[in-house]
Amino acid sequence: MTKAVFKIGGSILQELPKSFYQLLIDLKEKGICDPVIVHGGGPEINQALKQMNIESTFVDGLRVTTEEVLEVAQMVMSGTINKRIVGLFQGQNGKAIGLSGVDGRLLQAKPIHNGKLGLVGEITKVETAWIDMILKEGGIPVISPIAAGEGESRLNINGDTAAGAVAEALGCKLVLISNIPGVMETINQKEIIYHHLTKNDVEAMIASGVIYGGMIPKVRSALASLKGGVEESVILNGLEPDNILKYLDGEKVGTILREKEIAEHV
Ligand SMILES: Nc1ncnc2c1ncn2[C@@H]1O[C@H](COP(=O)(O)OP(=O)(O)O)[C@@H](O)[C@H]1O
Ligand SMILES: CC(=O)N[C@@H](CCC(=O)OP(=O)(O)O)C(=O)O
Repeated sequence: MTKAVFKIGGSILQELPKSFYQLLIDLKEKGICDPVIVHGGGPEINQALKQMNIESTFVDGLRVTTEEVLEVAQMVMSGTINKRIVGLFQGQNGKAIGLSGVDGRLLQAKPIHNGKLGLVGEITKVETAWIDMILKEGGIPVISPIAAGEGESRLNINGDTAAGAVAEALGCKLVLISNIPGVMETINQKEIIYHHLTKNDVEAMIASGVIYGGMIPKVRSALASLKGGVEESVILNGLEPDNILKYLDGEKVGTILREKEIAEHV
C-alpha cells in the first residue's frame, strides 16, 4: 500500500476532532494509504517552559535549544503529546505505536548550522526499517521529533523538518496538517490562499516576509521531501478532516507545493 506521512502541527493538536483519527484509520483499512504520523508540539512546549520560567527564542521558526529546553521538549513531545495521540487512535480502535526519533535511532541527526542554535538537529538518516516493521504488523507509527545525535546525545528537530525527512526516506507524500487553510497573503485587505506554489514562489515569499515564523520550516521541508518520484506535498487545515479526502480526490484545498509548476496549474 502507498505510504503517506501526516504531520500534525502543535497549533492544531488539541482541537483535532475524533473524526480526524477515524479518517486516518479508515484510509488504512480501505487500502487507500498507509499513514505514518509525525507530530509537533511547539505551543505546549512554550507553555511548559513558561511554567518553569525558562526562556526560549526562535530563529527562522526554529527554537534555540539549550540542555534545559531539550529536556522539556522531550518531556512534552515524547511523553505527553505522543502518548495522547496514541490514545486518541486507540480510542477509535486504531493500532497506534508511539515512538520518538531516539528509539532504535529511528531519526539520526547532527547539529544544524554548526551548533549555532544549540541542540537543534538536521536529520542525517531515517531507519525506515522500524517504520516498515510497524506497518507490516498493521500498526500506525506515531513519531515524536526528538532525534538521536552522536553517542547518547539527543537533538530537538522541528516537526515539519522531521516529517519531511521521513517522507523523503519512505519516498512518499507529505501531508502537513496545521491551523491555517494554506499559505495565505493579505492583498488589498483581502486574504487569499495560494493553492499551488513552487520552490521559486516560496523563496520569494520568504524573502518578502509573506511567509514567516513556523511557516518557513513547513514550506521548506515540504519542498525538500520531493524526491524519488514524489511530485507534491500539501498543507491542509486539520479542523476540516474532509479536506484530506477532498485533496486525495484532486479537489482544490490547501496549498500544494511542487518543485516546478505544471502546465494545468499555471
Ligand atoms: N503566509 C502565511 N500563510 C499562513 N500562515 C503563515 C504564513 N506565514 C506565517 N504563517 C504562520 O505559520 C503558522 C503555522 O506554523 P506553526 O505555528 O509552526 O504551525 P504548526 O504548529 O501547525 O506546525 C500559522 O499559524 C501562521 O501564524
Ligand atoms: C527545533 C524546533 O524548533 N523544534 C520544535 C519542535 C516542535 C515543533 O516543531 O512543533 P510544531 O510542529 O507545533 O511547530 C520546538 O521546539 O518547538
